[in-house]
Amino acid sequence: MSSRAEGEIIHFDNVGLRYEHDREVLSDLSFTLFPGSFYFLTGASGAGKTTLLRLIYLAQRPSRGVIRMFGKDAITMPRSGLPALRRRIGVVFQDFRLVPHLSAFDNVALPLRVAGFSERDIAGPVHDILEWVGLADRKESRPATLSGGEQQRIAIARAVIGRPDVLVADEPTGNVDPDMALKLMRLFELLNRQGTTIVVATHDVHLLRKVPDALIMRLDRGRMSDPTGALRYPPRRPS
Ligand SMILES: Nc1ncnc2c1ncn2[C@@H]1O[C@H](COP(=O)(O)OP(=O)(O)OP(=O)(O)O)[C@@H](O)[C@H]1O
Repeated sequence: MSSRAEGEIIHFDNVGLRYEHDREVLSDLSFTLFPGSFYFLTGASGAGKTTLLRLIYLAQRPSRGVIRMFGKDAITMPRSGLPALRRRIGVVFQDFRLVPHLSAFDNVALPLRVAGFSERDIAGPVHDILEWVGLADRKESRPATLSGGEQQRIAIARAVIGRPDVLVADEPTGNVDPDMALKLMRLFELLNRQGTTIVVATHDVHLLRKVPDALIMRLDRGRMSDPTGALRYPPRRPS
């Protein structure tokens, strides 16, 4: 592996994607994401943000091109290798996607239970992370009894309980008020300072100003614009 590959976390080379026989919704995407950086993915509705995130968290395969994740070719690797890569990526959605019949605690514990951790090893980390998102006192609550902001904080706790290298968030502030949107951004910034690479898709331009150190990827009808070239070279780590 080249030293360049070691310094990258996600690399796209000439990636294109079309659904069925339609036109390409993503075209000629070539960029590199570097560890420890904070990225915003912006673009108008329909530009392809959700589709690009789905490629990044390996829920979708491209129609062409190369995608390298953590130095491994994610396109040619056997399917059996994908779960290990996916475990290194946490995902947060606009609509939270919590399991409705599970408590906040059980939602957050879910990834650890699926990974086979014992109950003894689960309780401490889940409690700590619920405390970190400010919801330790709501651990018995079902999602329907929580506000949108509270549900999103539970979803973030669930996404990061397995300590992923990358956190991907698709319009995470779309269903919360502006104050809560800021609080969620502060959580993402804290995670970023601890070394997690963050990728947040949003069409909210006000949000971009809230994280001055973030790098901005812009999609325009499926093509990436990178006027400053920030995506091609290792950016400086936020201080
Ligand atoms: N499953 C699908 N089948 C066919 N076309 C799709 C599918 N999903 C998305 N598209 C199309 O791909 C294009 C990009 O959609 P995508 O949801 O990625 O954009 P977006 O930038 O996330 O939009 P928004 O901000 O409105 O969520 C759109 O033209 C959309 O209609």
